[in-house]
Amino acid sequence: MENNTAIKTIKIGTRGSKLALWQANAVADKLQAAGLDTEIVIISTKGDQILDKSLDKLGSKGVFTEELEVGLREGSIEIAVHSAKDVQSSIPEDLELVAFMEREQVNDVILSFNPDFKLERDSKVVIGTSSTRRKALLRKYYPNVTTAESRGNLQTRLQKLKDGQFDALMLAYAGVFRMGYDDLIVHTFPENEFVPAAGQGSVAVECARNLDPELKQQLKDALDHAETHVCLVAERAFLRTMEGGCSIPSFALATLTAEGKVSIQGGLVSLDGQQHLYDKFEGDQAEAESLGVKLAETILGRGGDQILKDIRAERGE
Ligand SMILES: NCc1[nH]cc(CCC(=O)O)c1CC(=O)O
Repeated sequence: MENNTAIKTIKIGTRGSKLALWQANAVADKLQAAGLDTEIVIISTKGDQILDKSLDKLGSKGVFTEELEVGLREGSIEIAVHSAKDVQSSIPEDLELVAFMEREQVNDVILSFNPDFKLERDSKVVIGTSSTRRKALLRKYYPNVTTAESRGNLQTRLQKLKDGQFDALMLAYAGVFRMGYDDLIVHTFPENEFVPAAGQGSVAVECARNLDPELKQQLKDALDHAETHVCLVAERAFLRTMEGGCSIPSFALATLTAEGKVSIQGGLVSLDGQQHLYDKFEGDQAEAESLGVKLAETILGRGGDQILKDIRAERGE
Protein backbone atom coordinates (compact mmCIF):
# COMPACT_ATOMS: atom_id res chain seq x y z
CA MET A 1 0.00 0.00 0.00
CA GLU A 2 1.21 3.46 -0.84
CA ASN A 3 2.16 5.47 2.21
CA ASN A 4 0.90 8.90 1.32
CA THR A 5 0.55 10.34 4.79
CA ALA A 6 0.35 14.10 4.48
CA ILE A 7 2.05 14.54 7.85
CA LYS A 8 5.81 14.54 7.42
CA THR A 9 6.86 15.73 10.86
CA ILE A 10 5.01 14.71 14.02
CA LYS A 11 4.41 17.81 16.06
CA ILE A 12 4.49 16.85 19.73
CA GLY A 13 2.51 19.16 22.01
CA THR A 14 3.72 19.49 25.59
CA ARG A 15 3.66 21.80 28.58
CA GLY A 16 6.86 23.75 29.07
CA SER A 17 8.06 22.51 32.45
CA LYS A 18 11.32 20.58 32.57
CA LEU A 19 9.49 17.39 33.49
CA ALA A 20 6.97 17.84 30.68
CA LEU A 21 9.85 18.41 28.24
CA TRP A 22 11.61 15.30 29.54
CA GLN A 23 8.44 13.34 28.78
CA ALA A 24 8.04 14.90 25.33
CA ASN A 25 11.68 14.15 24.53
CA ALA A 26 11.22 10.54 25.63
CA VAL A 27 8.35 10.33 23.13
CA ALA A 28 10.40 12.07 20.42
CA ASP A 29 13.31 9.65 20.94
CA LYS A 30 11.05 6.63 20.48
CA LEU A 31 9.38 8.09 17.39
CA GLN A 32 12.72 8.95 15.85
CA ALA A 33 13.98 5.43 16.56
CA ALA A 34 10.94 4.24 14.59
CA GLY A 35 12.01 6.44 11.67
CA LEU A 36 9.63 9.37 12.19
CA ASP A 37 10.56 13.06 12.23
CA THR A 38 9.47 15.05 15.26
CA GLU A 39 9.14 18.62 16.43
CA ILE A 40 8.32 19.75 19.97
CA VAL A 41 5.66 22.46 20.39
CA ILE A 42 5.33 24.02 23.85
CA ILE A 43 1.80 24.94 24.94
CA SER A 44 1.05 26.54 28.30
CA THR A 45 -2.00 25.31 30.27
CA LYS A 46 -4.19 26.81 32.97
CA GLY A 47 -2.40 24.61 35.51
CA ASP A 48 0.91 26.25 34.56
CA GLN A 49 -0.46 29.78 34.64
CA ILE A 50 -2.42 29.81 37.88
CA LEU A 51 -0.02 28.96 40.67
CA ASP A 52 -1.61 30.73 43.62
CA LYS A 53 -4.54 28.32 43.92
CA SER A 54 -4.57 24.76 45.11
CA LEU A 55 -5.56 22.31 42.37
CA ASP A 56 -8.88 21.38 43.92
CA LYS A 57 -9.91 25.02 43.61
CA LEU A 58 -8.95 25.18 39.93
CA GLY A 59 -11.51 22.52 39.10
CA SER A 60 -10.68 18.96 38.27
CA LYS A 61 -11.32 18.88 34.54
CA GLY A 62 -8.36 19.20 32.25
CA VAL A 63 -6.35 21.78 34.15
CA PHE A 64 -3.13 20.52 32.57
CA THR A 65 -4.59 19.22 29.30
CA GLU A 66 -7.25 21.54 27.85
CA GLU A 67 -5.03 23.84 25.80
CA LEU A 68 -3.15 20.85 24.40
CA GLU A 69 -6.46 19.31 23.33
CA VAL A 70 -7.33 22.50 21.48
CA GLY A 71 -4.02 22.07 19.61
CA LEU A 72 -4.96 18.51 18.64
CA ARG A 73 -8.29 19.70 17.24
CA GLU A 74 -6.81 22.62 15.35
CA GLY A 75 -4.06 20.42 13.94
CA SER A 76 -1.23 22.57 15.30
CA ILE A 77 0.04 19.35 16.91
CA GLU A 78 -0.49 15.68 16.03
CA ILE A 79 -0.01 14.30 19.54
CA ALA A 80 -0.16 15.68 23.07
CA VAL A 81 2.06 14.23 25.78
CA HIS A 82 0.81 14.24 29.38
CA SER A 83 1.70 12.77 32.74
CA ALA A 84 -0.95 10.03 32.75
CA LYS A 85 -2.20 11.05 36.17
CA ASP A 86 -2.96 14.58 34.97
CA VAL A 87 -5.32 13.32 32.26
CA GLN A 88 -9.01 13.65 33.18
CA SER A 89 -10.80 10.32 33.57
CA SER A 90 -13.08 10.84 30.55
CA ILE A 91 -11.58 12.48 27.52
CA PRO A 92 -13.67 14.17 24.81
CA GLU A 93 -15.30 11.94 22.14
CA ASP A 94 -13.20 13.31 19.29
CA LEU A 95 -9.89 12.55 21.02
CA GLU A 96 -8.26 9.34 22.20
CA LEU A 97 -5.38 8.09 24.31
CA VAL A 98 -3.34 6.23 21.74
CA ALA A 99 -0.49 5.05 23.99
CA PHE A 100 0.71 4.71 27.56
CA MET A 101 4.48 4.58 27.94
CA GLU A 102 6.23 2.13 30.25
CA ARG A 103 5.59 3.05 33.81
CA GLU A 104 8.29 4.22 36.23
CA GLN A 105 8.36 3.13 39.89
CA VAL A 106 5.04 4.36 41.31
CA ASN A 107 5.83 5.30 44.93
CA ASP A 108 5.49 8.63 46.65
CA VAL A 109 8.72 9.87 48.24
CA ILE A 110 9.98 12.56 50.61
CA LEU A 111 12.83 14.88 49.70
CA SER A 112 14.95 16.86 52.09
CA PHE A 113 18.27 18.70 51.95
CA ASN A 114 18.97 17.19 55.36
CA PRO A 115 20.25 13.65 54.68
CA ASP A 116 19.48 12.70 58.31
CA PHE A 117 15.79 13.58 58.00
CA LYS A 118 13.72 10.66 59.34
CA LEU A 119 9.98 10.34 59.05
CA GLU A 120 8.51 8.46 62.02
CA ARG A 121 4.86 7.77 62.82
CA ASP A 122 4.85 10.52 65.44
CA SER A 123 7.05 13.03 63.56
CA LYS A 124 6.01 16.64 64.06
CA VAL A 125 7.22 18.14 60.81
CA VAL A 126 5.89 20.29 57.99
CA ILE A 127 5.69 18.55 54.63
CA GLY A 128 5.12 20.40 51.37
CA THR A 129 2.41 18.95 49.15
CA SER A 130 -0.65 20.25 47.34
CA SER A 131 -2.19 16.88 46.63
CA THR A 132 -5.47 16.13 48.46
CA ARG A 133 -4.61 12.43 48.41
CA ARG A 134 -1.19 12.93 50.00
CA LYS A 135 -2.54 15.38 52.59
CA ALA A 136 -5.32 13.00 53.63
CA LEU A 137 -3.08 9.92 53.75
CA LEU A 138 -0.49 11.83 55.78
CA ARG A 139 -3.25 12.70 58.28
CA LYS A 140 -4.12 9.02 58.54
CA TYR A 141 -0.65 7.54 58.85
CA TYR A 142 1.34 10.47 60.29
CA PRO A 143 -1.18 12.37 62.47
CA ASN A 144 1.35 14.91 63.80
CA VAL A 145 2.57 16.00 60.39
CA THR A 146 1.27 19.30 59.06
CA THR A 147 1.28 20.13 55.39
CA ALA A 148 2.06 23.31 53.46
CA GLU A 149 0.99 24.17 49.93
CA SER A 150 3.63 23.55 47.27
CA ARG A 151 2.14 24.21 43.84
CA GLY A 152 4.33 24.83 40.82
CA ASN A 153 6.77 22.74 38.85
CA LEU A 154 9.38 20.57 40.56
CA GLN A 155 12.05 23.26 40.43
CA THR A 156 9.73 25.81 42.07
CA ARG A 157 8.83 23.34 44.80
CA LEU A 158 12.47 22.49 45.48
CA GLN A 159 13.20 26.20 45.79
CA LYS A 160 10.44 26.45 48.41
CA LEU A 161 12.07 23.56 50.26
CA LYS A 162 15.44 25.32 50.04
CA ASP A 163 13.83 28.52 51.34
CA GLY A 164 12.62 26.63 54.40
CA GLN A 165 8.88 26.88 53.68
CA PHE A 166 8.62 23.27 54.90
CA ASP A 167 10.92 20.62 56.38
CA ALA A 168 10.50 18.16 53.55
CA LEU A 169 8.77 17.86 50.20
CA MET A 170 6.49 15.02 49.10
CA LEU A 171 6.48 14.04 45.43
CA ALA A 172 6.09 11.13 43.06
CA TYR A 173 9.32 9.18 42.62
CA ALA A 174 8.81 9.17 38.86
CA GLY A 175 9.19 12.92 38.40
CA VAL A 176 11.99 13.15 40.95
CA PHE A 177 13.95 10.41 39.21
CA ARG A 178 13.36 11.82 35.73
CA MET A 179 14.64 15.21 36.88
CA GLY A 180 17.68 13.66 38.54
CA TYR A 181 16.82 14.73 42.08
CA ASP A 182 16.75 11.22 43.52
CA ASP A 183 19.82 11.90 45.69
CA LEU A 184 17.52 14.08 47.84
CA ILE A 185 15.13 11.22 48.61
CA VAL A 186 15.10 10.51 52.36
CA HIS A 187 11.95 8.36 52.55
CA THR A 188 10.01 6.09 50.20
CA PHE A 189 6.39 5.34 51.11
CA PRO A 190 5.20 1.77 50.61
CA GLU A 191 2.70 1.64 47.77
CA ASN A 192 0.07 -0.30 49.75
CA GLU A 193 -0.17 2.53 52.33
CA PHE A 194 0.34 5.49 50.08
CA VAL A 195 -1.39 3.97 47.10
CA PRO A 196 -0.56 6.30 44.20
CA ALA A 197 -3.03 8.33 42.18
CA ALA A 198 -4.42 6.52 39.14
CA GLY A 199 -1.86 6.78 36.35
CA GLN A 200 1.08 7.93 38.48
CA GLY A 201 4.43 7.22 36.85
CA SER A 202 3.21 6.71 33.29
CA VAL A 203 3.17 9.06 30.31
CA ALA A 204 0.00 9.21 28.18
CA VAL A 205 -0.08 10.13 24.51
CA GLU A 206 -3.27 11.65 23.11
CA CYS A 207 -4.32 12.26 19.52
CA ALA A 208 -7.40 13.16 17.49
CA ARG A 209 -9.62 10.14 16.86
CA ASN A 210 -9.62 10.96 13.14
CA LEU A 211 -5.83 11.02 12.82
CA ASP A 212 -4.62 8.98 9.84
CA PRO A 213 -5.08 5.32 10.94
CA GLU A 214 -1.72 4.30 9.58
CA LEU A 215 0.05 7.00 11.56
CA LYS A 216 -1.98 6.08 14.63
CA GLN A 217 -0.77 2.50 14.34
CA GLN A 218 2.84 3.69 13.98
CA LEU A 219 2.41 5.74 17.15
CA LYS A 220 1.01 2.75 19.02
CA ASP A 221 3.80 0.47 17.85
CA ALA A 222 6.49 2.95 18.81
CA LEU A 223 5.12 4.23 22.11
CA ASP A 224 2.63 1.91 23.76
CA HIS A 225 3.71 -0.44 26.55
CA ALA A 226 1.13 -3.25 26.66
CA GLU A 227 1.50 -4.11 30.38
CA THR A 228 1.30 -0.48 31.44
CA HIS A 229 -1.67 0.07 29.11
CA VAL A 230 -3.79 -2.69 30.64
CA CYS A 231 -3.04 -1.43 34.17
CA LEU A 232 -3.95 2.11 33.19
CA VAL A 233 -7.24 0.93 31.67
CA ALA A 234 -8.17 -0.58 35.04
CA GLU A 235 -7.07 2.49 37.05
CA ARG A 236 -8.80 4.94 34.74
CA ALA A 237 -12.03 2.93 34.88
CA PHE A 238 -11.81 3.20 38.67
CA LEU A 239 -11.26 6.96 38.46
CA ARG A 240 -14.14 7.45 35.99
CA THR A 241 -16.53 5.50 38.20
CA MET A 242 -15.47 7.49 41.27
CA GLU A 243 -16.20 10.66 39.26
CA GLY A 244 -13.52 12.37 41.24
CA GLY A 245 -10.67 13.53 39.10
CA CYS A 246 -7.44 14.75 40.64
CA SER A 247 -9.13 16.85 43.32
CA ILE A 248 -10.53 13.85 45.21
CA PRO A 249 -8.35 11.81 47.62
CA SER A 250 -8.87 8.54 45.76
CA PHE A 251 -6.07 6.19 44.83
CA ALA A 252 -5.65 3.13 42.62
CA LEU A 253 -2.79 0.98 41.50
CA ALA A 254 -3.04 -1.93 39.07
CA THR A 255 -0.20 -4.35 38.50
CA LEU A 256 0.21 -7.61 36.61
CA THR A 257 0.78 -10.74 38.65
CA ALA A 258 3.31 -13.43 37.79
CA GLU A 259 0.43 -15.38 36.22
CA GLY A 260 -0.43 -12.44 33.98
CA LYS A 261 -3.57 -11.44 35.87
CA VAL A 262 -4.48 -7.84 36.64
CA SER A 263 -4.50 -6.98 40.31
CA ILE A 264 -5.99 -3.63 41.30
CA GLN A 265 -5.88 -2.11 44.78
CA GLY A 266 -7.29 1.24 45.73
CA GLY A 267 -9.83 3.26 47.59
CA LEU A 268 -10.67 6.58 49.11
CA VAL A 269 -9.74 8.50 52.25
CA SER A 270 -11.63 11.36 53.90
CA LEU A 271 -9.82 14.72 53.98
CA ASP A 272 -9.15 14.39 57.72
CA GLY A 273 -7.74 10.88 57.27
CA GLN A 274 -10.32 9.44 59.68
CA GLN A 275 -12.20 7.27 57.21
CA HIS A 276 -10.19 5.05 54.94
CA LEU A 277 -11.69 2.61 52.46
CA TYR A 278 -9.48 0.14 50.65
CA ASP A 279 -9.91 -3.07 48.68
CA LYS A 280 -8.18 -5.24 46.14
CA PHE A 281 -9.43 -7.32 43.20
CA GLU A 282 -7.82 -9.63 40.68
CA GLY A 283 -8.95 -10.88 37.29
CA ASP A 284 -8.00 -11.57 33.68
CA GLN A 285 -6.47 -8.80 31.58
CA ALA A 286 -9.59 -8.73 29.40
CA GLU A 287 -11.51 -7.68 32.52
CA ALA A 288 -9.21 -4.76 33.38
CA GLU A 289 -11.91 -2.17 32.79
CA SER A 290 -14.60 -4.00 34.79
CA LEU A 291 -12.17 -4.64 37.67
CA GLY A 292 -11.61 -0.91 37.99
CA VAL A 293 -15.35 -0.28 37.92
CA LYS A 294 -15.93 -3.02 40.50
CA LEU A 295 -13.33 -1.58 42.86
CA ALA A 296 -14.87 1.89 42.61
CA GLU A 297 -18.43 0.60 43.08
CA THR A 298 -17.33 -1.38 46.11
CA ILE A 299 -15.68 1.67 47.66
CA LEU A 300 -18.66 3.95 46.87
CA GLY A 301 -21.08 1.36 48.28
CA ARG A 302 -19.15 1.09 51.53
CA GLY A 303 -19.51 4.76 52.37
CA GLY A 304 -17.28 6.27 49.72
CA ASP A 305 -20.25 8.07 48.19
CA GLN A 306 -20.84 9.83 51.53
CA ILE A 307 -17.15 10.78 51.84
CA LEU A 308 -17.35 12.36 48.36
CA LYS A 309 -20.57 14.21 49.29
CA ASP A 310 -18.92 15.53 52.45
CA ILE A 311 -15.90 16.75 50.47
CA ARG A 312 -18.13 18.54 47.95
CA ALA A 313 -20.20 20.11 50.73
CA GLU A 314 -17.06 21.27 52.53
CA ARG A 315 -15.87 22.94 49.33
CA GLY A 316 -19.26 24.50 48.71
CA GLU A 317 -19.77 22.63 45.43
N1 LIG B 1 0.41 17.29 38.81
C1 LIG B 1 1.40 16.66 39.58
C2 LIG B 1 2.22 15.67 38.84
N2 LIG B 1 1.81 15.08 37.70
C3 LIG B 1 2.78 14.19 37.28
C4 LIG B 1 3.82 14.27 38.19
C5 LIG B 1 5.07 13.48 38.08
C6 LIG B 1 4.92 12.04 38.43
C7 LIG B 1 4.16 11.22 37.44
O1 LIG B 1 4.48 11.26 36.24
O2 LIG B 1 3.25 10.51 37.84
C8 LIG B 1 3.49 15.21 39.16
C9 LIG B 1 4.29 15.63 40.30
C10 LIG B 1 4.15 14.77 41.52
O3 LIG B 1 3.10 14.17 41.75
O4 LIG B 1 5.10 14.70 42.30
